[in-house]
Amino acid sequence: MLLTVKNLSVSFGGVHALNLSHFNLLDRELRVIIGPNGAGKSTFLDILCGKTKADAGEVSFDGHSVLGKSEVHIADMGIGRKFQKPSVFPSLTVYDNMLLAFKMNKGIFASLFFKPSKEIHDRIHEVALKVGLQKCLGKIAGELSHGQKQWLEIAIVVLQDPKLMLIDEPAAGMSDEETEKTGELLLQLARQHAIIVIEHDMKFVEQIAQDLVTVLVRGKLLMEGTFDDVRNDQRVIDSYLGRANVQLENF
Ligand SMILES: Nc1ncnc2c1ncn2[C@@H]1O[C@H](COP(=O)(O)OP(=O)(O)OP(=O)(O)O)[C@@H](O)[C@H]1O
Repeated sequence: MLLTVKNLSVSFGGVHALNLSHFNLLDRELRVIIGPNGAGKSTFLDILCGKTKADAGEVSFDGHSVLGKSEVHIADMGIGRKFQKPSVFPSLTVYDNMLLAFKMNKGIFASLFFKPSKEIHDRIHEVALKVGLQKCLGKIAGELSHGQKQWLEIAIVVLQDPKLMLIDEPAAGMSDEETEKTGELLLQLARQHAIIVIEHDMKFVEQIAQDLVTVLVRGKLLMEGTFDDVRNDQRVIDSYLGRANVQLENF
């Protein structure tokens, strides 16, 4: 097991945001987490990457405890996070954004003496090819389409070569074509990395849910199962799929 979570809880001002009895993830598993707004999905990823401190529980990643560690330490352990909000530098080229990500990974001190080597250049090209941005390396990031910006964000996480990637709503705001490409990209990345994806778009979930889907409701685990198990579960329909916020077009 790559990730094992037990009795993980966190409250904000007395309100339970997360009360997760258990969650297990295999190496190179692609897990989708769904659930209504406020279910605790982002909070869960925030705890896994060290952005939010848990009140109680256990999180073991690759045999090491995660809770109490800093974000930098957790990134070094092999957990990479892509947030929903874009965080690329719009005035830099795609290449320079990726180069900067490389420098940041190496730490501020090392980056002062950092010279791009052929190895780094090759790695940037390799990752750009993977995410479909090989022809855009010289382009200013601010001029990319919304989908391309998201792929650049994913590329920046891939550059860290994390064992586990945490990805928050990658398809939000994308065209149908971009969404489908993103799904293909995630399925391809799952051959080398474990991935946890939070998503509301059920058509996209259907495309990428080759393994288990986890349903959270009000901070708790409602159920885990295949896409079809989840789609046909009356509790999931009542608490989530029947609601207006779920993107069910063409579904
Ligand atoms: N920093 C915070 N301070 C106070 N309350 C918070 C904080 N972060 C999350 N919450 C609360 O915790 C609960 C879980 O929120 P969270 O954002 O994890 O849900 P979510 O499932 O990701 O929802 P969405 O689908 O809308 O993104 C909500 O009630 C939210 O208001």
